[in-house]
Amino acid sequence: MTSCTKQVLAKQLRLYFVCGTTDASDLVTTVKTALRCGVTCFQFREKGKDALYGDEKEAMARTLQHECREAKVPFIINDDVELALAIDADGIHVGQDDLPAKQVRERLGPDKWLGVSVHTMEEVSAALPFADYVGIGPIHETRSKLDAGIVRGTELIQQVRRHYPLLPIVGIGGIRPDHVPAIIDDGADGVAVISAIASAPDVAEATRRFACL
Ligand SMILES: C=C1C=NC(C(F)(F)F)=NC1=N
Ligand SMILES: [Mg+2]
Repeated sequence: MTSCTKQVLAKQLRLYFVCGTTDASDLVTTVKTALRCGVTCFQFREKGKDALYGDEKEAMARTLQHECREAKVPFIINDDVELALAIDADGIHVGQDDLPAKQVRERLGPDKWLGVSVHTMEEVSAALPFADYVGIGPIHETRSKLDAGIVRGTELIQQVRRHYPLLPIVGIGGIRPDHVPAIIDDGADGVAVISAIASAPDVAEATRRFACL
């Protein structure tokens, strides 16, 4: 990826909404509202015991993909490489316990986005040849991911930024609007948000509180 496309991608990561049916009571309405109010990237992350699967999951993915296309916002799928390929998603995000980034990149090809969750400098350097961006967290206590791991603040974001000045970085985990300036100052290009938007009584207002930063 050229440094120009890295910069374009980094800007697109500014307000990265990550959501699935178990995070929001009405996922389609929530995503449409968030897209209308300033989200710059969306990830369909369908996890948990009541998560959709099979044809229902694909149908939901296609619906959300349509809304993202209308809003000109990248549509990323979490974990599910086959689904991402089947519906020609804009990219995929994988964690350390998913298919290795090298294999995902081989399946995905060079033109799709690949994001990788990382927790150590070793995981960063392993992801580097294949990933377009890295997700680092949890920065704060999170309710959205039961196996999120230890709360780490922005220590790793700062370290990764020092070693890889151009690598697109998004911070995730328990992020509220008042956290954002420090996360960006410490080297992230953007923040990924789940419950601060998905669980908000007013999704439009909650999204705007992030989007204006
Ligand atoms: C576990 C995750 C960590 N980071 C990200 C992202 F913000 F997109 F980088 N998404 C995830 N699903
Ligand atoms: Mg995963």
